[in-house]
Amino acid sequence: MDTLGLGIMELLGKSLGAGSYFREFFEGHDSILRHNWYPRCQTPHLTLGTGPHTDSVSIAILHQDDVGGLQVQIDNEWFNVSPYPGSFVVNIGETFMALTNGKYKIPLHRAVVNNEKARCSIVFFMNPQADKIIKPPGELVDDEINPRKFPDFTWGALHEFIQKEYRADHNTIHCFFERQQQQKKLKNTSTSSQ
Ligand SMILES: O=C(O)CCC(=O)C(=O)O
Ligand SMILES: [Fe+2]
Repeated sequence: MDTLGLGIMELLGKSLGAGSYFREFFEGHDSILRHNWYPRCQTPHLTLGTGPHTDSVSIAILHQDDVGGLQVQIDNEWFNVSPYPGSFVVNIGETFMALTNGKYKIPLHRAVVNNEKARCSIVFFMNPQADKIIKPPGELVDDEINPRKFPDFTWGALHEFIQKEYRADHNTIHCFFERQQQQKKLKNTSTSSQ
């Protein structure tokens, strides 16, 4: 997974004219493997296996079995991401969106269940080291057409925010920056009143 993840980073960097920036950024990455198991469900229209969310990680490399259930939202409609033998689905997450200065977008996705067959998926979530500053390469930023879309942050701080305060969706990163601003203001007020 290490070789595959870094290889994908190399390709993503090349796709944006940023050379090996992303691959080098993710050397020594801090990643997680998750196994999802969705049992058969007698009332699949009443529930979801995994509700709508985005992956806040950098990229998620997902392998699903042959049952099907992964869906992605495009223009407010849900579309099946059908299993294709021997393939992976690669999802972009918030951290990578910020690293590309918003060039790569984050897909809202979910998993539905069915009443015939249990399903499983395995996801490799590739994250940078927790304290590494997330900052796009110079090639993707300029003052006039491509100003910075997101301030500097660390994956460690975003991860803590998601775990403790907010489930990942399209608003996560904005809520995270708002919270960081509030915390900065509070800190400044308490130091100036000392
Ligand atoms: O099981 C799936 O196909 C989706 C799983 C997923 O989106 C996740 O674990 O973040
Ligand atoms: Fe996901």
